[in-house]
Amino acid sequence: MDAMNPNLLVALALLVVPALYLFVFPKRTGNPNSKDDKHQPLDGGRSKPATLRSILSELRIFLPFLLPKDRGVQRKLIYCYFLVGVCLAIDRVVKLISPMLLRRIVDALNSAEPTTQLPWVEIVLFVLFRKIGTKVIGRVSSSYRRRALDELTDTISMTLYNKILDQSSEYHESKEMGTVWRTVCDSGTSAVYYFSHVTVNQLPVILDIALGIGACWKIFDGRMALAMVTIIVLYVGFSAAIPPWNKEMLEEVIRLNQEASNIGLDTINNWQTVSYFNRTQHERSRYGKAVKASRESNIRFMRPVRSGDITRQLVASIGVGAVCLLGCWQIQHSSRSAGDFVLLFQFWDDLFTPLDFLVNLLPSTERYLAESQKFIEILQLEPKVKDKEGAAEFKLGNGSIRFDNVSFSYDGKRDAVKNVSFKAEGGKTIAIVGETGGGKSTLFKLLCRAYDVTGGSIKIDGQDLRDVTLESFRKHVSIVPQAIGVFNTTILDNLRYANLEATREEVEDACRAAALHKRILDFPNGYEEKVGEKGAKLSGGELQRMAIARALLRKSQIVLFDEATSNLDAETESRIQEYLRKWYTGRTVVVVAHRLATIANADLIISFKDGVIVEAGRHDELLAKRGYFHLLWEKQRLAWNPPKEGGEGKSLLASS
Ligand SMILES: Nc1ncnc2c1ncn2[C@@H]1O[C@H](COP(=O)(O)OP(=O)(O)OP(=O)(O)O)[C@@H](O)[C@H]1O
Repeated sequence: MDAMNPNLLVALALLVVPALYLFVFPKRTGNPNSKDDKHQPLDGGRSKPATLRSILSELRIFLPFLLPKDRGVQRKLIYCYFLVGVCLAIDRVVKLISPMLLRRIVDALNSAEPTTQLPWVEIVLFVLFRKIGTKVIGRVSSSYRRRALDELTDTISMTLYNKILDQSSEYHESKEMGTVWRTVCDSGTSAVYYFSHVTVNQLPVILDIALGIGACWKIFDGRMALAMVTIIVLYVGFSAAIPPWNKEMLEEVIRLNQEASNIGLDTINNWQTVSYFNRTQHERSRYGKAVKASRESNIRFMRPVRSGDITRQLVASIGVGAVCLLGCWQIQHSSRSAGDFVLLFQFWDDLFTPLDFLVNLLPSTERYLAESQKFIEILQLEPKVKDKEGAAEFKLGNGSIRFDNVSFSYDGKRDAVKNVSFKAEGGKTIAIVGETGGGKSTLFKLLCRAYDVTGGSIKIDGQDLRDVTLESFRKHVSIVPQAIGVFNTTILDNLRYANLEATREEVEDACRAAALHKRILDFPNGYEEKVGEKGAKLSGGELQRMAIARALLRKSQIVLFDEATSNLDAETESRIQEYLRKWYTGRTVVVVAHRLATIANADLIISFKDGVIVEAGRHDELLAKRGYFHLLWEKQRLAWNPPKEGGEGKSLLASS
């Protein structure tokens, strides 16, 4: 060892490590599971590694969150960032000084002249710096980091919440919102935590490396610094040569994991259907299979990742060995002390652990970005129906409606509504009738601008719905949908949702008019009774009456009833209809009805079939025409009063 030249050692390190790489750990090309993996990607398994540029461009989306517009939050965050920055700077100094103190302690103990004097000062300073200093600084830094993270996650949650609320019907009708919300919250929060970890714990390592190498250069010499740089370069080079995360496999892991949790959530949400059809076993096995597929894909994905880790650890150990050997050689052949070796080892140890994280930075960031994809997608969402620039406030008149050649398609292929034109004066009642699936509810959705027309225009009081702000228009419209949505709160809160200022008396009056008041009083807690999830404690008819009461409370000029009384018995229905007829006076009411008897008094009846208007007129006019409406009317009449054997109804039913 004595005769060993330091350059020889460096050269040895340079040779041994690549040799090990070439012969002991043959480089993998492509997917390690290529033989039996049916999910092998088309590019041969080797996914394109993310470049720094591509990652930075995706990360840009997080930037606005770092300093949100809210001044108060901004101030708090700047304060936290500043303190975390100060802690990081102090930590760097502590990391630089403590190995030097350790060297002095070792040298004092290892002195050639025997002494009983303990290096108290160095020991106390070392403990203060290395243990107490690092721990205290670590705690302070992490508490301010935590505060900043809490602010950031709050801002992110609010942004996502607003984004989802702002989306139009097309988005909400096509997504499983429960799953979207859960995935978004999880991935958004974990992404913020990950990126803060990178900023606070990983990026400062670059400074640590520079300081460590500089210190070793000063204490040892340029050869030691060169050896360290060489080993770090080799280590980083090796790490870069190890195939990165296989992007396709990673996407599959995420997809299968989401699929499994979607199945679980969907089953639990539809527990009643599962139970009615006695499908518990079927669901258990479906969920079990999905969980297994998710786990297996994760194992497939992690296999090459783990073997890459082992290779890197081996390279790191060889590097530490080479530097230690070089250090020992230099100490033996110079006036340097044993303390210098301890210092060297300490620096090296401090460098290598975080360096390991650092080389993983790009692939692991790529993984987080892939996991945060849903979250990123939502941040980039734009609602399909939104206010156009310079949209005016809607000015309510008497609520006249005009459809001009309106067409609409949900999917861009099939028209749900085609070239519909009609005019209705304000304050009138318009009924829309027709066969199921004919486009009646679609007309409703267009009327309240849940969707924008794909052709033609809808004008209310002479204003094109696309030219006015949604907010100003919708406050004049109430909708009684086919399926009412309720919150899992009290009956009172659900009713007041339509009009937050409504007094208790007004709520009770609306319920009396909707024939619901007595029924509510029958509940143990009356109006304070919780309705259960999706209104589980209320019957279909009670839910419908609640929707009617809500519309009454809202007191809008334009009211849309979509099959509002279809679940009620004839007596209750006629009681409510009687009240509603008076209430309709002066309001523009659009009613979709299957039971034609309920719309006999409408000012205008529009018969709808396959998305087009077949006939329009008053009840008696349409009956006199003996066309489509007459056919529907007769079918219903006969269904209620079946004909005697061989009667006239037979031919009518047959003609349908
Ligand atoms: N969100 C949607 N996405 C795609 N297609 C849709 C959507 N909603 C309705 N449709 C389709 O549009 C057509 C018209 O549906 P719509 O609900 O307007 O009919 P309807 O006359 O109200 O029927 P019903 O009387 O049964 O309620 C149907 O073919 C339906 O499948």
